[in-house]
Amino acid sequence: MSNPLVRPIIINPYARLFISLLLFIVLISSGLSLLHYQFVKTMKASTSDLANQLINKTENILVHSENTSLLISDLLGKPCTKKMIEKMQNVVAEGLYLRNTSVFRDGKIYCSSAPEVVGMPIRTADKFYTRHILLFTDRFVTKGVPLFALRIDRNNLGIVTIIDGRYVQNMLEIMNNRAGKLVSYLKVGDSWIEGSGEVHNTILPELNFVTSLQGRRMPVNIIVGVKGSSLWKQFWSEYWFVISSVALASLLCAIFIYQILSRPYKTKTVLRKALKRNEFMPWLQGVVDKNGKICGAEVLMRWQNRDNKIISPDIFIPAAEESGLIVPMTSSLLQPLQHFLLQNLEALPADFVLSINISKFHFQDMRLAEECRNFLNPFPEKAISLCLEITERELIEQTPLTDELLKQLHNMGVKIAIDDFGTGHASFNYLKAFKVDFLKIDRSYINTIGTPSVSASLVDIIINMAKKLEIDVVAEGVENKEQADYVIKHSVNKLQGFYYHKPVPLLKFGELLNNDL
Ligand SMILES: Nc1nc2c(ncn2[C@@H]2O[C@H](COP(=O)(O)O[C@H]3[C@@H](O)[C@H](n4cnc5c(=O)[nH]c(N)nc54)O[C@@H]3COP(=O)(O)O)[C@@H](O)[C@H]2O)c(=O)[nH]1
Repeated sequence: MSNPLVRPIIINPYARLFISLLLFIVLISSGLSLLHYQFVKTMKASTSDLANQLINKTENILVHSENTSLLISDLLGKPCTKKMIEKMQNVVAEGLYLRNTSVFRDGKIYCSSAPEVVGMPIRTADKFYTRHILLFTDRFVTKGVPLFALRIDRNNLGIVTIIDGRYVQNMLEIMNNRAGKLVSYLKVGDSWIEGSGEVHNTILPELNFVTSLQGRRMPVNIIVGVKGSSLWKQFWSEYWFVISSVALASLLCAIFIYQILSRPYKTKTVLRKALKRNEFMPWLQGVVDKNGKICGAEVLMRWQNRDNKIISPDIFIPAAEESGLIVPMTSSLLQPLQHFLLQNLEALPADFVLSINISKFHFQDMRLAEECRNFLNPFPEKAISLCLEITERELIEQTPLTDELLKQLHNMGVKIAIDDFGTGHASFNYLKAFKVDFLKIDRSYINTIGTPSVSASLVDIIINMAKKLEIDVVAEGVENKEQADYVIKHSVNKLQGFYYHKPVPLLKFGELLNNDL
């Protein structure tokens, strides 16, 4: 049988595994959620930061270009002279990003810094986003290069300026590279470009953590985000070390908790829990007179644990004494005993003595007198006697407290027995000081009766000594007729042992009492 004092905190290994696994899942998921929250926050901040920079820089390029092209607004409607062409070329040279600038009338260019475009029709205003700006791909001079066209209308006249989109394209590319994981697009109407410079007219690719900013000075849009497919890759590449650490820490925690749950409770905790659950119960072993009739009983504690197993006191009494819990454990027996005896009062023989084992720690506590008083209180006078057994192996030190305790106990008629007599070192003085009423001869001596052992003669010596001291003798551990006859012949009037009765639960002892009537 496994030691009942060694009890893991959680007995079932599957329950331990389940709890540890649950803990692992809770820890890792909360750790990852926190990291993910941090990741999302950082990404949102990054996209917003990049979008702000891009929209500012893009608008600067476009506004600067527009302002430059407005320098020729005074030429509008004037005939296209050499001087005018030179002025337009100067403006283009000064404007950092300009490819060319032209003036048009009734939808046709009539003068330009690039004379080869004179006479060409320009796209109608509704083809321009907000009738003002257009993003398109150059198909003539620098094929594939993105261009912006800025259109300024003055009745049937106007200026159209072509801006080289490579500045914006390069900026998008540089910024994307700098931010690493982010992609950004510049959108004008339905057209958009990215770092590669290709102008698209399709729907924008799906992005995460999108920041979309509308220009305040120009009708353009900057969209920055993270491509959906690379989201988890991104998360891993940014946080792989922290993720691994969180996973490892969660695993270690779960293993640690599994080990904690597998660890046994401290003995004291096991006993305290058992006491709380009222698992300690009194059993009674009958003490008989020389005719074999029950004249008393010894209370012997039993532990009926959660598995309904009856555990012998030999296993738990030493631990109970060591932990000091023996005192409340003994006290817990008194109430059920009192209840039982009151219920069986009629069946109790006259001068019934109930003996209970008291540890030496209990004898250092004045509450013992109070407990005995409360125990005896409801019984009619002389219905029962209470006897406290103290073992000879653990002699009680005589102090003013024990003197006072004994005085109070004697005053209320409580008797004192020295248990296991012969195994310790009780002196005559000790027996006198404690006003001992009974000596219980240890069963190891009774066992020697009928054998040639020297211990057998010790039985006679103890009996004679007790007679001289006028102390009653109880023979313990009587197991056969020979032993019983021997002690009875030597005037021992109280006998206890398996020959007569074994310790039994209260209910069973009640039956014994009634049979004995
Ligand atoms: N402080 C407390 N100690 C207690 C209490 N209850 C019991 N104990 C002590 O535990 C030891 C073992 O007790 P237990 O297993 O109950 O054994 C008792 C009897 O069953 C046994 N006995 C009685 N007759 C015979 C017999 O004929 N043969 C045989 N082999 N054994 C027999 O002896 C034990 C009673 O011993 P004792 O108390 O010395 O009279 C034991 O030391 C108990 O004292 C408790 O509540 N508090």
